[in-house]
Amino acid sequence: MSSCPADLAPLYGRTVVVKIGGHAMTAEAHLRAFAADVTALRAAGVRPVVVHGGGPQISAHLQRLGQEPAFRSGLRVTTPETMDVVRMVLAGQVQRNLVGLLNRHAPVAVGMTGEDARTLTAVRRYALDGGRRVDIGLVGEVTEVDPALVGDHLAAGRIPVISSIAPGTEGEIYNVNADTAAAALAVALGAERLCVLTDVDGIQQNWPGPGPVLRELTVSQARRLQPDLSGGMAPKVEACLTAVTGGVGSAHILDGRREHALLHSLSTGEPLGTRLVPDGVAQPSEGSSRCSR
Ligand SMILES: Nc1ncnc2c1ncn2[C@@H]1O[C@H](COP(=O)(O)OP(=O)(O)O)[C@@H](O)[C@H]1O
Ligand SMILES: CC(=O)N[C@@H](CCC(=O)OP(=O)(O)O)C(=O)O
Repeated sequence: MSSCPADLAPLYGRTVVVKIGGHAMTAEAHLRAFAADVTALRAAGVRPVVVHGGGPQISAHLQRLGQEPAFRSGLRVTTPETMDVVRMVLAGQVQRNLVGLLNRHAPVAVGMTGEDARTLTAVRRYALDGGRRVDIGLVGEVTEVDPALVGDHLAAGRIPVISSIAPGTEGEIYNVNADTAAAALAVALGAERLCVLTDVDGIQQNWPGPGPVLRELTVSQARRLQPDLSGGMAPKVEACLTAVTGGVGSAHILDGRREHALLHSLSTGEPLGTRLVPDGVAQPSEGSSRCSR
């Protein structure tokens, strides 16, 4: 377990959805530190729900099979054959690895996908290219969330670890962007926070040039920023907006490779990454606890 003395009292009994992206999972050491942080949250009485990505891991597997990964507007072009790989890598390799690491601390992590108890339902999502709708195959957009199974796990003290795969209404299975899935779950669960762990310390101004990280954004400011966003940051900001406008207290984009970033952002410690808050809501000034080893 982590030795971080984070003050998590304000989040006692509250649900926190933590999305960990594939780029924050490329080193085993980062994953182990992440598992320790999530376990520390639970030990402090917070109810963590983990949603994971695995884009780079899927791409690596496709390449091993001799297939070149393809993306449109940041979404993977997903043929039925690609979907088999997506499901195998996300719900197999990545989810199993996370569950195993979490269970080393306390045997309470349970893996699932949006298919289980039909937690997520999706419809086909199209990419937009110059205002044109482009068919990208079995890519889904979440239309419904049934939070009952996740709620049962939380009530039993378990840590759900969820892969971003969702069934349609006709038996088809969709590949859902993990940021999008995390936001939909955070809203449906009435979560207090959404934390999106990636490989950058938040939204950088003037990207890809050098620029400061934007530490706090209101919903209106984030919306004004959206047209200038590119790459992986676009779905993250969209997800944070969905969460905060859907009732989640705040959403954070953090560097998941930084030790204790998750605990720092949730405790009353120094602000990290970018925090997105509702318009007109004065954020309580945060205290001074520090995490250190
Ligand atoms: N304004 C920005 N600030 C920081 N990173 C940005 C920005 N715009 C795009 N990015 C890119 O977004 C990436 C994170 O998204 P992504 O690669 O999808 O990560 P993940 O696997 O965690 O979902 C960063 O590594 C960076 O290359
Ligand atoms: C439709 C779509 O693009 N799905 C993503 C799902 C995984 C994901 O979102 O992983 P990260 O969080 O690591 O980016 C993909 O196939 O890569």
